[in-house]
Amino acid sequence: MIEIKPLKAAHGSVEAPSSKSYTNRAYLLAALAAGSVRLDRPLFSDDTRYMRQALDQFGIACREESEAVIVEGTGGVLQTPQQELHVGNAGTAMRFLTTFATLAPGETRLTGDARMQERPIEDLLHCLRQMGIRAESVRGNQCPPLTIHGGSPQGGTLKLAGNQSSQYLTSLLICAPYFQQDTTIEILGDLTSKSYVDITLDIMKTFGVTVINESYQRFRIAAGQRYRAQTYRVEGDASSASYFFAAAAVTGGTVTVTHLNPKSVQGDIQFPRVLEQMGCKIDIGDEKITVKGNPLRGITINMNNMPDVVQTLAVVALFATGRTTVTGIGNLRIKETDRIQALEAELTRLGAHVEAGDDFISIEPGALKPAAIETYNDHRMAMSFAVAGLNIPGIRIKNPQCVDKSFPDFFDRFQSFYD
Ligand SMILES: O=C(O)C1=C[C@@H](OP(=O)(O)O)[C@@H](O)[C@H](O)C1
Ligand SMILES: C=C(OP(=O)(O)O)C(=O)O
Repeated sequence: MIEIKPLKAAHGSVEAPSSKSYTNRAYLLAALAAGSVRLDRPLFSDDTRYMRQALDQFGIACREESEAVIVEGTGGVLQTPQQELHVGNAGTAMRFLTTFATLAPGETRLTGDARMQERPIEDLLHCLRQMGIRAESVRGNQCPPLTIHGGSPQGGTLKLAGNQSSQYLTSLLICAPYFQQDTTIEILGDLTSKSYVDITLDIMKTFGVTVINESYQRFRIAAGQRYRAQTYRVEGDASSASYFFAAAAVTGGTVTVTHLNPKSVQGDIQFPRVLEQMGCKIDIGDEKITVKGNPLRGITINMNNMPDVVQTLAVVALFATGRTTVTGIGNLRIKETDRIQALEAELTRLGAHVEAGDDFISIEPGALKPAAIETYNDHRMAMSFAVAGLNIPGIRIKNPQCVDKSFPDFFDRFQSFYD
């Protein structure tokens, strides 16, 4: 447990860590390329470590060189892992590797931690079965552990439910060029978290593969396209940057985050714009963004495209006048924890008046008081509520090490505000 000391105003410049989403995609594209791929500045964290360990089990060699990782791509020829793959609670690793495993000839078993064993994946398995792949939830409960029987996935027309997670679609898109025939993926219902599909299409394009996106309802991928071996630099993580912007917002300070691409397709790069709607001033630089705090007012916003910064915004809402309502966030209930429930519990513990439903949360600030915050092993609970501690004396964060999932040195960088 750590205690966060209040601060008059957060000022300074902080470097964002590299992007979790880009890093875990880059590893897979590199593995499928024919030849050496140099990834400059990949993220080093639990979720990306699980991905690298899995690649090793598929027979893909990786080696570190100062801030880079060299991946020896095998052109789509994979060994079948001898041991079960363990991915902790890394959603990207579990979902992306499930389709990747279809490219290996034998049976691959995938599992994760207790929470991962409660996170659904049936919609993706159902899609793989449409190509004749045997893909099963071992306990028949739609969740990992899984067994995937790989070997020459056919492609063709696949129908995929879009409402639970965009990671299923990304998983299929990444591997589709290596299927036997052209692939068309038809999305049933509304596709959630579309900005993450943009990340997938962006990196696939950089590696030389074209996807035709028909209004996020149908995606067409021609077979026979191949990822090009190259040097690829991973950009900064916009979700991780949100905590520092929020620190400026809630304390009235001025914070610059560097190692960020302001033109990024990451949905969370728009988070400073959300703070601007609440009253902050923002300044967009070359590879940096600055937020200057100002008196904050509550807003109503659909955050379907920015699911990973909902907790950051919910904490900022504690210090705004009026109510903040966030909609379009039903799938937060199947992430590291049920994030709507976790937010409701912890914001209420701090004295806010909270209303929550299937896919929304509404926060009305109250008389705020200190508390020990439960993080439910969710990195984003720890990082978001650390921001609350800048303004409310006596906030303690339980199990702060859970930040290792995406941002292992978060508390060191947060500490720089006190120097
Ligand atoms: O594709 C990705 O890299 C991610 C997609 C999002 O998940 P959903 O599509 O399940 O919302 C996001 O929450 C997650 O942290 C990373
Ligand atoms: C939802 C998240 O992770 P994942 O789904 O990749 O486990 C996250 O990092 O907030």
